[in-house]
Amino acid sequence: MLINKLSKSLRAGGGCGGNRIGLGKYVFKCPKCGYETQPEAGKFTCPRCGSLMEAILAELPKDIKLRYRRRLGVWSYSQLLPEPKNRVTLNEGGTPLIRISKGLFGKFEGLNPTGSFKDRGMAIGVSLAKAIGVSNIVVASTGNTAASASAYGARAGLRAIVLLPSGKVARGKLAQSIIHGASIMSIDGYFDDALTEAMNMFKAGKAYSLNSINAWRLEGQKSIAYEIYEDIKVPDNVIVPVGNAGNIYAIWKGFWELMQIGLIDKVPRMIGVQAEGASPLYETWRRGSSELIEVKEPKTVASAIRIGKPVNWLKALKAVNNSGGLLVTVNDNEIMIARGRLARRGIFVEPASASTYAAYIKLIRNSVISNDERTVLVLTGHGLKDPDSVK
Ligand SMILES: Cc1ncc(COP(=O)(O)O)c(C=O)c1O
Ligand SMILES: N[C@@H](CCOP(=O)(O)O)C(=O)O
Repeated sequence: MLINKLSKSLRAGGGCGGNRIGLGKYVFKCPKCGYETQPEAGKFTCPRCGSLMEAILAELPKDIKLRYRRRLGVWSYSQLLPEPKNRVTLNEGGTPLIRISKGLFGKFEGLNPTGSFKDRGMAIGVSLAKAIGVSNIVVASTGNTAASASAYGARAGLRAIVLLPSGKVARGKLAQSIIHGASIMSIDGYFDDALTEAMNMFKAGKAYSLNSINAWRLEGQKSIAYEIYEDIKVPDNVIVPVGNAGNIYAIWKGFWELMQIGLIDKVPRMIGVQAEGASPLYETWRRGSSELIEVKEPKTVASAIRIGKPVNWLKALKAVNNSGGLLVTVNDNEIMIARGRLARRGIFVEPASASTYAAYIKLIRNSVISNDERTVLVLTGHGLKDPDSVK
């Protein structure tokens, strides 16, 4: 049998006292209906309207000094994170902010331990999984979340179950899940179908979900904003590729917290990029729809953002709207040209990450942003993960 040990806490619906596992400084707030409640480690939806809850720090420390330390990884920012007793880390984070051209910087997340930004959140999520005593973790994935869950699961002695859309995962990413010893299930269909299956396992109490429905994982990802702040304070624009839509929200939340603390006086414009063939959030934003406009069969060369039903769509729209930001689409040809241009400046990223540079080129051309402004591209994943996309 695939799953041999069910967690009692998950069977009980994830009800684990927040304080006991280091969540005491948080409240859960629904971004849709405003309902507030005590946070839990393993329950993420609003009991009133079913939306994904936001994890909000009830009180922000006033005298904080942000300083990344390699030895601590993402836990360098523990004052602003959950504080479980035992921390899992692979010394994630601390990625370089590389100057690309006048006013333009790339935050190279490909230099995380498994080659993508997912590691920042996985450190937090897997630590909490340990704290509540589960033995199985589960993710659906286009590849990077699986690679990260597999590595951090191995680090923590947990079994990682990864559900991958059949034939749609880049070779390097698949190799990572295999070598870290994950239980791999191949799902017919798209990432969105795999996520439905993974959520069924989570809801049945068979494994703890570490997809971005997990608010604690997103807490780790907000450290991207803290590190950008450490390097250059507040840029004018941050451009982020959008798939399941958690990361753009997490980065905005990081800056928003710094503003509440009083370290900065504005947040950057959050600019989300989607591929033309996989642009549910862009369409929802463009048409001002109050419901997500799903894409049934998403298509793009950028497999990491080939997602038709982003679960964090509401949170992502909040980030874009509250920052005066926008969404933009780029086509596959523009993505591959942009990737080549980055590579010829010495930076090798996977196609999804290159969509940010393609968007920058388009937005400069259309005078939406200027090179007198400071813009950060979040280069989410390393190019070595997807060697077959190099022709
Ligand atoms: C390399 C890469 N870039 C971007 C994304 C999109 O991030 P999000 O799903 O948080 O929108 C993903 C996967 O989610 C990814 O793996
Ligand atoms: N691109 C992602 C898709 C899953 O996103 P998640 O943030 O919900 O884990 C991946 O790498 O699998």
